[in-house]
Amino acid sequence: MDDAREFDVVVLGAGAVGENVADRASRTGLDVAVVEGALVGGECSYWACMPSKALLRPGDALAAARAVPGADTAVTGPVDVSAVLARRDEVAAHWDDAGQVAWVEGAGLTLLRGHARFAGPRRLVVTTSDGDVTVTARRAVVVATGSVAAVPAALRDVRPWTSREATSAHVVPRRLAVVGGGVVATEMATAFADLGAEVTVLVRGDRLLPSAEPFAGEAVLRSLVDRGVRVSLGAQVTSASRDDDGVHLVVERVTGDDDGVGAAAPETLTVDEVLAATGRLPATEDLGLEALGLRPGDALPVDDALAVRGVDGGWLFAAGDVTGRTATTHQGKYDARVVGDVVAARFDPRPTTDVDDAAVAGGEPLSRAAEAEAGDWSRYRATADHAAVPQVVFTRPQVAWVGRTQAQARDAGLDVAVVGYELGDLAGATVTAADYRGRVQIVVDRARDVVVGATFVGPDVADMLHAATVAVVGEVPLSRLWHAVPSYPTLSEVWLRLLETAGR
Ligand SMILES: Cc1cc2nc3c(=O)[nH]c(=O)nc-3n(C[C@H](O)[C@H](O)[C@H](O)COP(=O)(O)OP(=O)(O)OC[C@H]3O[C@@H](n4cnc5c(N)ncnc54)[C@H](O)[C@@H]3O)c2cc1C
Ligand SMILES: NC(=O)c1ccc[n+]([C@@H]2O[C@H](COP(=O)([O-])OP(=O)(O)OC[C@H]3O[C@@H](n4cnc5c(N)ncnc54)[C@H](O)[C@@H]3O)[C@@H](O)[C@H]2O)c1
Repeated sequence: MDDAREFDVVVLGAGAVGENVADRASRTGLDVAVVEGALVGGECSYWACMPSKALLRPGDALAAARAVPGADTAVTGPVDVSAVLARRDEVAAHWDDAGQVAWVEGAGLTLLRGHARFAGPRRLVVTTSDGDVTVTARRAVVVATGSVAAVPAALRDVRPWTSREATSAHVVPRRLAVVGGGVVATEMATAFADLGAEVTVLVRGDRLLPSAEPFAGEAVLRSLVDRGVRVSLGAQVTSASRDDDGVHLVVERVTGDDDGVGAAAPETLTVDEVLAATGRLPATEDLGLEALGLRPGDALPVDDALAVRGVDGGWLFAAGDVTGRTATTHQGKYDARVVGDVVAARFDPRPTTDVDDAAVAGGEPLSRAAEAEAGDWSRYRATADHAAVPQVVFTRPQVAWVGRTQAQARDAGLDVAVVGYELGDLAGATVTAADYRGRVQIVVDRARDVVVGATFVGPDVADMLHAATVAVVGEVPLSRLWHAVPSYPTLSEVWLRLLETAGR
């Protein structure tokens, strides 16, 4: 390999976000390279979204069949563990990125395999298997290096599982402790309970899914407990050790009283594996940020064009988990589309820039002038990050929300009306399951008569979320939503009931 390479644009990290940035940035003819130190496709494809959902889906399918009289009798046992793990292996492409490499190359991008570190502005050293390569970006660098699991100090010496080991496990531990109460903790507790593990969830706070409306975490907690998972709230692991009997966790109670669900601490809990599901850290520790005057380990703060704040020259951008601004693949890819278009337009190499761009079929053309004047909700600004971020948690029940919670809307100074409806009261629920339980709640900004947040809890609600996202992004007044007629008998008829409850 040459030991010096030059490109117009260099994207660091070929996760879902980096791939999308690189593809879009190349649309005006810029020469784009993407640098990847591990597998092309990143966390989501091999150790996060895809394998975790593959682990969760079989239990979900069984529960759905068991909830329907007539189908329930056909379900005669638990999930087939080895078949579930084999299917997960397929979904994770057997941790082989050949398919995604082919996509990158087919998109006309240059893939550099190696670990990148900044050596100065627009200059990088990429450590490859053939030695170091100096890479210069003539126009821009976009950092999309993602995040890594945060592991609490108390667990560091006992070789805990992170989400990587959980999602790629080939053996189901008999006893699993899950530390954390967020998205990874609730999804993995659900999956490993389905796979037959004895699961204990140790939650430092006083509820599950603290970023969601409280009723969402309560429903997930109830369901986990009903299925034999032990959930201990206000429980903090203060130390841990590992020996031939397993991992011994010392757990102390940090808040509140015994909730009646978990035992009071302090106590020692012995398990075969412990999963640290305690959040993520931006992957900037070993990126040479010091060469730019930035602090290693920090997130890269960005503006709505995804330009990194505090770096001169307008050449450095970032997107995805590394920014601390988004923490999901879908929202990271949205930011990727935005920054890809910003870079393609701002550094457009064509002599005439304000012309229709055949590469962008059917859309408004990429244009330097339009980018320079771009405002909120243009293709060049990630406006939705502030108002309409969707999140689906694939627990049982599923939890899905978008926009502001009731508390966030009030904190933002809005005069809100909160409208809720029990999904079980719908005709659509009656045909879905014998005893369907779920709830939807919308948060309405009274001044503008628009939905600013919505939360869905129940079986099969994941795909219902997008209607709410459209309503929030479109700022559709309730008076107009009234004319959006949901089909009978579906779960989406909840929109009619919510509007009736709101006084229509
Ligand atoms: C268990 C789990 C389940 C999840 N499930 C979902 C889900 O269902 N839906 C959803 O939307 N989100 C989900 N997420 C979140 C989602 O995985 C992340 O938001 C997403 O992967 C972020 O994408 P990214 O491209 O920013 O980073 P990553 O996917 O982490 O990609 C970054 C890439 O950069 C590479 N890299 C890092 N540093 C360097 C360097 N110096 N040089 C070269 N390459 C480098 C890495 O090897 C990696 O391939 C889940 C997360 C976890 C942990
Ligand atoms: N379905 C999905 O879209 C999906 C699934 C999994 C993960 N993700 C994304 O991945 C990100 C990471 O998920 P996560 O669950 O790791 O983070 P999280 O922020 O959702 O939850 C972290 C949990 O760990 C607790 N915690 C933090 N430090 C702790 C400590 N030292 N001791 C004990 N508890 C501690 C927090 O109180 C919280 O309950 C999320 O932001 C999420 O968006 C998405």
